[in-house]
Amino acid sequence: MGIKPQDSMKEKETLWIFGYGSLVWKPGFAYKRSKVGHITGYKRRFWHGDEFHRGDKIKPGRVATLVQDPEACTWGVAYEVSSSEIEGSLQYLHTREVLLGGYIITKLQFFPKEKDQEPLLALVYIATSDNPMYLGPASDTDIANQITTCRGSSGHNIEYLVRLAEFMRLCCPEVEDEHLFSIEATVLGIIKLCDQLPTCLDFSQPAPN
Ligand SMILES: N[C@@H](CCC(=O)N[C@@H](CS)C(=O)NCC(=O)O)C(=O)O
Repeated sequence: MGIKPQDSMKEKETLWIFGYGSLVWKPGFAYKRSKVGHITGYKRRFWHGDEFHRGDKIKPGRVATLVQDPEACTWGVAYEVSSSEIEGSLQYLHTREVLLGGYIITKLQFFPKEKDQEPLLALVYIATSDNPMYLGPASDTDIANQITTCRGSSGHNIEYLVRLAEFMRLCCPEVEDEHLFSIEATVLGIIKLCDQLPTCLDFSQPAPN
């Protein structure tokens, strides 16, 4: 009962993992290749609270999750993890996404951007509305105000937002993500206003006549 040559030639099972939030710019695990593309039936919303990475228990940050919407699709990155890295990657993501982030795992069909490439099944981490850290819908202004004032162990909540928006501009320039870009524009407006605050509130100068 020897090993048949084709056994050693058999392509070992790989695993695809789809990211649509911080995973698009900070996967944190080893992968052999990645593809930009989208999943269908879900929209990306900043409706999930984060008390660790981008916020704390007093001021939870707001991060991305997926919300079911049959008309919608969400763009991100799918990463192919080789068989030897699967266990380590899933352990890492279990801590980062599930234990610290409150996400659960599901599997969705991923459609690569390149038209000549076949769809593939990918693991996806989603925070559903029954999750204790779920914050749910809010106006873009309220979400922007919250993001502007939160930071956690991984950094400021603004970084999370802007890096995701940068990814979309760079890799999916043809995609209009109104929710993401509206919140980003509002945050940048708040920052600009704050930058101007010191001058207009500078009491060292005599009051205008
Ligand atoms: N599951 C989404 C969102 C992942 C996400 O943003 N998770 C947060 C946990 S709440 C995280 O890992 N943050 C790390 C960071 O903000 O640097 C994805 O596929 O990208």
